[in-house]
Amino acid sequence: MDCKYFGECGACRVYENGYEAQLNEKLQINKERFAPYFSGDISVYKSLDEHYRARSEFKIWHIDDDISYAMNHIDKKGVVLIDECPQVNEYIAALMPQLLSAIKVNDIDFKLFGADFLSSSSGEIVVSLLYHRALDVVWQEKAKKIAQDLNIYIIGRSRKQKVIIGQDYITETLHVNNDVYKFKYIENSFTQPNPRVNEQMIAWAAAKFSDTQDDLLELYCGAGNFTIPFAKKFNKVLATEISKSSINAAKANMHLNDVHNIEFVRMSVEEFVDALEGVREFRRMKDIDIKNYTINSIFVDPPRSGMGEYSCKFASRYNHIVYISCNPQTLLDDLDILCKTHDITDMALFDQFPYTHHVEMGVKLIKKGL
Ligand SMILES: C[S@@+](CC[C@H](N)C(=O)[O-])C[C@H]1O[C@@H](n2cnc3c(N)ncnc32)[C@H](O)[C@@H]1O
Repeated sequence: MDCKYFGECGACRVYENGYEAQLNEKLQINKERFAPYFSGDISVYKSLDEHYRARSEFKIWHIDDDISYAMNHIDKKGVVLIDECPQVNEYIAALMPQLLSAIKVNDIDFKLFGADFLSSSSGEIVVSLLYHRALDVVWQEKAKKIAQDLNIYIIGRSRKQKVIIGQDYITETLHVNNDVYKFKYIENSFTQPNPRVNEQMIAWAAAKFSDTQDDLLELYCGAGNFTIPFAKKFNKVLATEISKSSINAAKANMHLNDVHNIEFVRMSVEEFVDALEGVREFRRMKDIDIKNYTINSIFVDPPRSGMGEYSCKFASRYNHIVYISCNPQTLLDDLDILCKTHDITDMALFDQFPYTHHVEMGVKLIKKGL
C-alpha cells in the first residue's frame, strides 16, 4: 500500500518491507503468545493490501476558513491533515474529496467535527456528519441536496439529535463459499470493517461445526453476521446480543435471507446466563422455551474486552466452542479458563486490520475426553 502519510498518521503503520513481512511478523507474535495452549499450525487469512476498509471515521479539522479530514498523529499530539486514504474502499476514497467540497460550497461546515463513512461492497454509502450545534431546517435542506447530488445517505448528528436524510443503513452482500447473503448494516452499529476478511472468517468458523440436528447457542451476535450463515448447519439457533439496534437489524436480516430457524434475544451475556441459571427472570425470555433446545455447540464473538470469567465458565459447559476474538490479549485470559475443560483443535489468524498491530483470531475448542 502506498500511503503518503506513512510515518505520520496514527491510523496505520505502513511497513517498509511490505504487507507480507508485516503479516508474517504478526503470525510469529501470535504463535508465541498462544504457544502455552496450542502448538499446531495457525491458519492465516490475508486481507487485500489496500482499499480493504468499508467503514472509517475521520476528524474534520478547521484551518482559518477552510476544512480538511484529519487523523491523530502517530507519536505526538495534534493531527495529520488527510486528503486521501488508501485504507478505505474505492467508493469511500472517491467520495471523500467530493463530499468535503460539497460541504464547503453549501456552507454546512460550521461546528462540524467529524465524518464517519459506512459503505457496502457495491458502493451504497451512508455518511454521518457530527456537529457541536443543533441542526435546523436550513441544514436539512442543504444536506438533502448534497445527498441527492452525490447519491449517498446522510445522517446529521448532534447532542440528542439524529437527522436522517434518505435512510440510516446500507445493504451489504457477502459471499461465503457458494452462498450469497444480504445484510442490513445500520449506521453507528457494529459491523465488521473488512468485508473480504469477514467472508473468510464466516467460512472458517462455519466449517468448524459439523452439520447436526442439535441446536446452536450464539453470544454477542450483532446483526447476525455469523448467525445467518450458520443457521443451515443446525436445527435451531438461539442468539443473544446487548444492542437493540443490532438485534432489530438481525431480525430484519433473518427475513432478508429467508432464514426461519433463529431466535434473537436482546440481552447481555451476563443477563442471559443469570436467566438460564434461574438467578433472575426476564420478560425478554418469556417466549423462549430453553428446554426445547439441545445445545452442544456455542459460538462467541465478544468485544475487545473479551468474555470474562463468568461467561467463560458458562461457555465451558458445552462440548464444542468456536471463539472469534478481536483482541488476542483478552482471548489469552479467556483461554486460561476455557482450556481447563477444553482442548484447542484449530486456530486461525484473520488479518482484518492490515498495517496495524491488531489481528482477529479464531479458535475451535473441544471438551477434554470427547
Ligand atoms: C465484535 S462484535 C461482534 C458482532 C457480530 N458477531 C458480528 O460479527 O458483527 C461484539 C458484539 O457484542 C455486543 N456486546 C458487547 N457487550 C456485550 C454483552 N455484555 N453482552 C452481549 N453482547 C455484548 C456488541 O454490541 C457487539 O455487537
